[in-house]
Amino acid sequence: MMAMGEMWASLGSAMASIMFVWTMYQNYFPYELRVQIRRFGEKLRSFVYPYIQIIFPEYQGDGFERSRAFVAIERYLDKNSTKQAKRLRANVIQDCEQIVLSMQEAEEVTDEYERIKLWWSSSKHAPPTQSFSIYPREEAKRYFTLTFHKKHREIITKMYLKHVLDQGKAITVSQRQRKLYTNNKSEGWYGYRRTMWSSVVFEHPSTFDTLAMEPKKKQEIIDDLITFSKSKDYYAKIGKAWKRGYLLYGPPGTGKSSMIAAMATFMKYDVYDLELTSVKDNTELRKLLIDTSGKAIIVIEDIDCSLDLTGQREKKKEKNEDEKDENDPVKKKMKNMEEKKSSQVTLSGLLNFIDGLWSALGGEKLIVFTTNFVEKLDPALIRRGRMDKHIELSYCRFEAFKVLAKNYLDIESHNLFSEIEHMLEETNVTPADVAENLMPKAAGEGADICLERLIKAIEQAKEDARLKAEEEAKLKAEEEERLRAEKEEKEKQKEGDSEVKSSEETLTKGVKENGEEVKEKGKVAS
Ligand SMILES: Nc1ncnc2c1ncn2[C@@H]1O[C@H](COP(=O)(O)OP(=O)(O)OP(=O)(O)O)[C@@H](O)[C@H]1O
Ligand SMILES: [Mg+2]
Repeated sequence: MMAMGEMWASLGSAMASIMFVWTMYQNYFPYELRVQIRRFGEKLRSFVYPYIQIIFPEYQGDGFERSRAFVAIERYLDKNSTKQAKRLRANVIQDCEQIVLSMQEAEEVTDEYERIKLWWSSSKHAPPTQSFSIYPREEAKRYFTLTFHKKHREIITKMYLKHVLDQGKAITVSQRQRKLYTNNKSEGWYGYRRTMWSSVVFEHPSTFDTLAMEPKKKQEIIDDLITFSKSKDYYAKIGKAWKRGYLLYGPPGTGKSSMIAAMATFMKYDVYDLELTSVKDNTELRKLLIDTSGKAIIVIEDIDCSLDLTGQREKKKEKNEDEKDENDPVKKKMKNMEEKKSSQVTLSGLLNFIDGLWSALGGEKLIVFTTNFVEKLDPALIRRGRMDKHIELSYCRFEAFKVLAKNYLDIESHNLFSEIEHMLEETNVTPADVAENLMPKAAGEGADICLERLIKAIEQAKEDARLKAEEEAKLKAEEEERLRAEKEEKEKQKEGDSEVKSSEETLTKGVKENGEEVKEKGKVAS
């Protein structure tokens, strides 16, 4: 019993001596000497401990941005840590409203790559405790440590780390909830909640499966998108920014907006729906572009209506007239309001937006324009290179109808199909109209009723088209008649005018000659 007590006493005094020596060493030993000793200690450690450690801190650079590598590693380890670690931390991802489990500090998980064993651990670097400070307390910094044998240095640093980052990014993308953004008016860009874009979770049911169009054309678009998404290196090689422009054109209700939604879902991209009319000028347009992320579709719908370039030119002409109103305060205020309302985005601003120097930022972007009137657009805007692929979405033909019939009625064939095929070949009906008629309107409505309703609707559309064509032909004939009459009238007037002119000329000539004669006679008489 005594021996035990003595042992504790001597242990205690030994500890006290060590503490004393350590404090003396830290406070009074010359700094240079301490550095030398630490170096020697490290060498000795690496001699007996052949492992290498790499540290991945949570924040990098100026400390504001969360390191992308850290986030990717967190996601990558997620799958291992939930199986191995005993204490997990639940993070709600801001943009996802989804829970991600990661290992708690001081936990360790193992991983294997090409039969090499590695260890990942999570740690926290606590800030020095401050008794009192006017500044907010610094937060603890988390970091991951990767440990592996030094003989695998090459393979781990060159291949394994890339594998981890790629996998992590892929998991992030697949778990990410996509967003639909729309631009705010610039008055809302400043102050407490500075946001150029407002967003909601993007949930649109349209996919390439539900999109009714010719299968060959659809496949071509899908292949184009896949090629684009895999061409990062290729674009870098040819020196082009990694983006692609699509122009979707066609009559209303042919699926342009549905195709954009399908593209976004297929590519797992965010959608930035840009409302050009609320963009004040080209600088604002550029700022908006810079504020978009990668993996995004930037959409400008109805481009022909959004940017009234001819209107803007006319406005310039009106300017001179407006100068007169400067002195009238009411008119001046009205004019200011008008100016505020109208967008000053110009064609060149828009062209710059698409392929100027700024457009290369962020990478992996699709720019999509839609229009009902492709012929109205300026050729510079839609030339290849800006709008790389022009896709026409047109009226519903039989191939597209079959997709709709399958989606809406779950049928692939029916005895009314051949009749519908024939009718669709000669009548222009939009997919939106076909879809509307195929949708059951009451419980128990089967395929027969829906298809018959569609046939009636196509017949009606055909009749409407015939009447419209007749009406148009009538109007055209009337217009031609009016023009012809006008022309005739003008010619008649011209003829009349020239007759009057010639008689006037003879008259003046006669008067002149008479005058001359009188003069001559006068001369002779005198
Ligand atoms: N090709 C299509 N495939 C499937 N559904 C379609 C198709 N085209 C139109 N629709 C249906 O019609 C509705 C309207 O289509 P959408 O909004 O895509 O037309 P749009 O071409 O964008 O028209 P607009 O030019 O007026 O904007 C969609 O909600 C969809 O249900
Ligand atoms: Mg649309």
